[in-house]
Amino acid sequence: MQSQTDADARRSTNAADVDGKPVAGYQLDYVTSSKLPTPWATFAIHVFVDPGTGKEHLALTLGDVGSGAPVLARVHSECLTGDALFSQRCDCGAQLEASMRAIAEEGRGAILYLRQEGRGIGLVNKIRAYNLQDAGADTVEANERLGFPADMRRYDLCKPMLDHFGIFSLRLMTNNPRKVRALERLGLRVEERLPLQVNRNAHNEAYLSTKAVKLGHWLKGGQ
Ligand SMILES: Nc1nc2c(ncn2[C@@H]2O[C@H](COP(=O)(O)OP(=O)(O)OP(=O)(O)O)[C@@H](O)[C@H]2O)c(=O)[nH]1
Repeated sequence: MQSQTDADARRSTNAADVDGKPVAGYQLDYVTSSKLPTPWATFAIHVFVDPGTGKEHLALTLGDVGSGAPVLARVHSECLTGDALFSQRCDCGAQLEASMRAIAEEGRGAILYLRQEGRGIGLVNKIRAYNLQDAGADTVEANERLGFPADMRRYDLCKPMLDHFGIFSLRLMTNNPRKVRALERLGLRVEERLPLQVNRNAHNEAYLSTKAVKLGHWLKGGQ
């Protein structure tokens, strides 16, 4: 029997803007904000809810992000294992920390924390994918063996979040060309793309190489 997570993930394949094409009027409801002290700076944390799925998405901001000047920004997809549990299988936690540090140093910036765990397949399926990777599959093959595309994320939900803050121009910290294209298709200006290569290690070496070769990520020494 399929779990709820499988059903949700497959449903969102159909609805998903897989190539980052804007879907008119993606709606997210802004709910509330508070201070979020961190080791690097006291950010403001903001919560948005997708009325269609009930999913909560978060944003962190620092400084006056709505002033018009390009905003140092990170669009980060949820990775519970990397962001919260210190997993070395990926570079996610280190990227999140590096981007928070960079924004703190600059005194101004924004992080969109999108709840698209496992490149959109959800936590249960990501662990299933890890199980297949333990047995030799790469990160793309593992998704495909589970019946999912390599990457099911959508980025059109960034638009209502960025509109809320009055942000239309970004200096984006990413190695993912698809993310840059998706944001540009939404009418956002990516003034600069800043590489975010951190924490390459023995555990994530093969994963990062696969991202470079099969998913087209800009990663030095990626092959
Ligand atoms: N399915 C699957 N998802 C993974 C795996 N490793 C990490 N992830 C997920 O991949 C996503 C990574 O998100 P981002 O940090 O935005 O990464 P990205 O697309 O590599 O782009 P940049 O980090 O901006 O270069 C998160 O949703 C993680 O949960 C894996 O082996 N399989």
